[in-house]
Amino acid sequence: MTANGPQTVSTSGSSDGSTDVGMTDDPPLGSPRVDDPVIMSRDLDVYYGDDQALHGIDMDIPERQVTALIGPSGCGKSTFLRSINRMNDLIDIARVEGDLYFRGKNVYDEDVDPVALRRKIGMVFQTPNPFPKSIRDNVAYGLKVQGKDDDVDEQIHKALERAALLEEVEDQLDSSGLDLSGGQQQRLCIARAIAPDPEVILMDEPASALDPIATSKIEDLIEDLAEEYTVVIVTHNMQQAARISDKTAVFLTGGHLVEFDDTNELFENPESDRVEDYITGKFG
Ligand SMILES: Nc1ncnc2c1ncn2[C@@H]1O[C@H](COP(=O)(O)OP(=O)(O)OP(=O)(O)O)[C@@H](O)[C@H]1O
Repeated sequence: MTANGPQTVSTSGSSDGSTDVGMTDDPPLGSPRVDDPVIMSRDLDVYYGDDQALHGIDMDIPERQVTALIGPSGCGKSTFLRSINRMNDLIDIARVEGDLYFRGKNVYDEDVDPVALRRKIGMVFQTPNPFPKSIRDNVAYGLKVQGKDDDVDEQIHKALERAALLEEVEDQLDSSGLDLSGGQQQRLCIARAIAPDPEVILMDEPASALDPIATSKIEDLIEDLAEEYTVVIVTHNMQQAARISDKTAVFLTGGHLVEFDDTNELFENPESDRVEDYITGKFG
């Protein structure tokens, strides 16, 4: 695949701050054509020791849209999400085979620095996990790590505003992030993830620990963020996927991607009986 695959580009960006794009690959058979895939997986397998968690995943993830990954527990949604920014590298027994392209560069090539990759592809987790630091320092963290500490205050304000949190915390930037409500903490984590200006935000069930009102705020925020970023979200909540995503991927037990389509099409007219059974609640 690599020989005929997309052209090599730097994941840490070119000198003007942009990333070059060399996407020439065809979409997998049976998948809808995506005009601007920012992430493409091809025949991606993931193993934990001898156990195979994902089987031959082909997916084109479009730029500046929300792609939802749904499916029953243990079907590999989080594993796929983590393979996009190589978070699976942190699991000793995890092994990846196949290709995962970000803007045309295979992120598993030897010359890719996973830390640089994660600057471009940020992540928000299920349980809000602010650092035990001030709100200001939480958001500044990624900027400082990257040495982007010019106009830090301005960047902090921008990120908090972008995460729909600024109005609520403007007067308490030096208070601990841990003193915020769960929903606010999750928006703080989103502000922390977007402050270094990534291109893609991965979210692993970002609202599952939140009450309905906080969940609704996060959902609105995700839709807004997709105007600027590519968002990939794992959710157990099919209504949430239907509400906020443009594309939906359904994984089923055993780690197979069974269907990937425009969300409206997939929910209204699923191709496979198994997907129909899943989304109508017959199992899962
Ligand atoms: N760190 C790990 N070590 C060993 N096996 C793992 C690890 N993480 C996941 N697995 C296994 O890989 C498979 C897929 O798990 P994964 O967490 O990706 O599924 P999921 O669809 O996200 O599940 P859930 O919806 O319950 O979070 C499961 O069989 C799981 O037990």
